[in-house]
Amino acid sequence: MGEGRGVWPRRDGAAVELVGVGVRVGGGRVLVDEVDWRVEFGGHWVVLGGNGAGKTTLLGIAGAVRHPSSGVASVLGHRLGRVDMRELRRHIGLVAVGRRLVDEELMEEEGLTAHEVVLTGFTGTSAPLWDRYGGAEHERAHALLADLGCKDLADRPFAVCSQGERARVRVARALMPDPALLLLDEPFAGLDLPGREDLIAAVEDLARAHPSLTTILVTHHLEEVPATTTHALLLRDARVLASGPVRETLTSATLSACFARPLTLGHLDGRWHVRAVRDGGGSSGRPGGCR
Ligand SMILES: Nc1ncnc2c1ncn2[C@@H]1O[C@H](COP(=O)(O)OP(=O)(O)OP(=O)(O)O)[C@@H](O)[C@H]1O
Repeated sequence: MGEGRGVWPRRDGAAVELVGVGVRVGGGRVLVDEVDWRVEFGGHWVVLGGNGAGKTTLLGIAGAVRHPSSGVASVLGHRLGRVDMRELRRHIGLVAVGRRLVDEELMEEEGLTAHEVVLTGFTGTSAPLWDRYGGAEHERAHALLADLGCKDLADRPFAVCSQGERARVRVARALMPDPALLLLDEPFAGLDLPGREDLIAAVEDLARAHPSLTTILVTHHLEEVPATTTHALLLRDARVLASGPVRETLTSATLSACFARPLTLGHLDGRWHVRAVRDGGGSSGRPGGCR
């Protein structure tokens, strides 16, 4: 896919490589600053940080949705600014809640069905480009909905789907272009407990079934970090606070610094949990080993 267009994943480099990347907007406001980050192909990253730390902005660069204001950003081996971003995005799957990176409001206004929303993943657009979808794409969209356990939603307007249904449709949409890079921006938001656990299991299955797939997950909740996660990046005030292999990077100390309060982190059966340290130094309920 894509070779004929001259833009395809170049696996001799990194999936994402940022060197001294900054993003500034009007009034000199800094959204991310001096970010160095290398995501190898096949890595599974979680990006953590408080509200406004710059997580979505960073994902926008990794997703070839926005350019940095300074520094050098390469995605799938192609330097942003020297590549057709739309073609690059054909190899990137994006799950984004709300319309900051994908315009779901437009999809709802246009009355798209769940199947049609999944189809738009093939073109990386918020509106369907009908002449680009053949029989194979229509079939693939149905198959992905079935893989995500929601084939019955195909003809249902996306606008009336529940939060849990939408979350599944979003992941199916992101998988539509058979991406080399999958970006998940708070994919579990609004899900009930079974819905969250099922989707986490689906993400873990995906990582195991596709060893070359690279994933980057943004979440607010440590409990949502899949067991297949290999690396973590912690952001605070637009800068990288810590970055590296997940078991070394995610610690009580780094998380406490990241969220500016004393936290105790635990790890059990590959999954994480965190508690605020109460007055007196203790933390409630520590079923697993704490770090
Ligand atoms: N176009 C813009 N103009 C001005 N400020 C912006 C713009 N876009 C984002 N911001 C601000 O930049 C900061 C970083 O935004 P970003 O969405 O990357 O944070 P985040 O870490 O994803 O936050 P959250 O966890 O709340 O979603 C926020 O304070 C946001 O208000």
